[in-house]
Amino acid sequence: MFKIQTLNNISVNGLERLPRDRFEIASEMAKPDAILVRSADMHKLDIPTSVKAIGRAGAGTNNIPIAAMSKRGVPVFNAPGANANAVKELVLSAMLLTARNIPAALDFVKKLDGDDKAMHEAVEAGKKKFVGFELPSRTLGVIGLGAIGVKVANAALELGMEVWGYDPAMTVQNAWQLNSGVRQALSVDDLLSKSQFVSLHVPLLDATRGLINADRIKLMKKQAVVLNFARAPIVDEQAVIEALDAGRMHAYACDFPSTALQGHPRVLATPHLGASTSEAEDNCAVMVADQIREFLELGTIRNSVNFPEAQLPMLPGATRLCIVNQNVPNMVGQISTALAKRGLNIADLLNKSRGDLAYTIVDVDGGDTGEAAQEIEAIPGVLATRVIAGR
Ligand SMILES: NC(=O)c1ccc[n+]([C@@H]2O[C@H](COP(=O)([O-])OP(=O)(O)OC[C@H]3O[C@@H](n4cnc5c(N)ncnc54)[C@H](O)[C@@H]3O)[C@@H](O)[C@H]2O)c1
Ligand SMILES: O=C(O)CC[C@@H](O)C(=O)O
Repeated sequence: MFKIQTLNNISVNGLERLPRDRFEIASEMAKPDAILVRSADMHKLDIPTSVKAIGRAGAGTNNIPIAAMSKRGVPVFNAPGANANAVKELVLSAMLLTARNIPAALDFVKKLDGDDKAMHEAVEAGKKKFVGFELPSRTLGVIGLGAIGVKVANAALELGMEVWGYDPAMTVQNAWQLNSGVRQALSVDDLLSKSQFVSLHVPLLDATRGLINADRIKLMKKQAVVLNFARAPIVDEQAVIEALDAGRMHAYACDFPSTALQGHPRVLATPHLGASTSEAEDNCAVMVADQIREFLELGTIRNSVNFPEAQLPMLPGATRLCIVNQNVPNMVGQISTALAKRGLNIADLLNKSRGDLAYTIVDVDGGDTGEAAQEIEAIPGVLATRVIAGR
């Protein structure tokens, strides 16, 4: 029986992928084998040594101590693309709402009083304050052309906008999805100088913290709108507030309310709603629950942010050893020697690496692998070892 601890509400459709005869699931438990999480901050959490995997039911993993988990040989999984459509739709709404000054207009309507005649007169006299603009021929710059950025860029083209994108590390898979009408900016600064709307779809990293700052806002077209549905610290809030107050920026739309932004008439802030649709919650939970189940039961690695992909069909009757080690020479040699010394035959083997980590799956014909696994675990550079009994 595997024990799965949930740190946030995870969609029932996802949890159902973990059959209760093989998986115990609870929000509080001792010695969990795996943790399922959404946005809970795990950096200050004492993560038990029993944890063999962490599944993030979402895209961003900045709430998880990935480097520390890598040192422990623990894979962290996420759900790439599973909530991308939900975020795209929220970004499109924010673009339309800010272009038409809807937040301020709604506020104006809420404050109307008097009888119908008085209201009608106030509406007709007041509406000139909310004259907006249309999207066709306006320019959108998308920073980060991953699962979300590509969808936002393609949808904006469909709305008739001119779209520029910037991503120095775009994957081939995402490049295949991007409409060829999206133009390539040469740098963040190049993109900003062309854009009236700027939408951010990068992860929070040292390199992206404060990506939009006072100097960069000056490069943007006058009356620009910044859309931040990625992470709060990617934008320097104070710089944005100053630009809004100076009438340099038209609006700031973001998914991350803060005391500094609170109540600002040109800020549209949603309460971290990007992934909050039933479809996205289901997609993320199902994807990550499947990945955690396959890892615990078979050692398979799919969509990990710190481990290489590793999929090896398990041979009937074989015993499987899964070994995480530092990516240094002679590890596979030492592993096979430990098995050979005990007369254990390797029926199949997969060895993959990513950065400083390597992961090996070895299927051994029958036999008792207990002693060999102990010897492997003691090899310098081995970070974690697991034995999965054959079926
Ligand atoms: N508001 C929400 O609820 C919500 C929901 C989903 C994702 N997000 C955030 O959005 C981010 C992006 O999500 P995604 O699913 O598109 O991720 P993704 O991994 O598919 O795409 C991220 C892209 O950013 C690019 N990138 C990285 N650093 C860059 C830089 N300095 N300049 C330009 N591009 C850079 C990468 O090459 C990648 O293509 C997540 O990391 C998360 O923080 C927020
Ligand atoms: O789980 C959520 O609601 C937010 C998820 C989102 O921030 C993500 O990075 O996928």
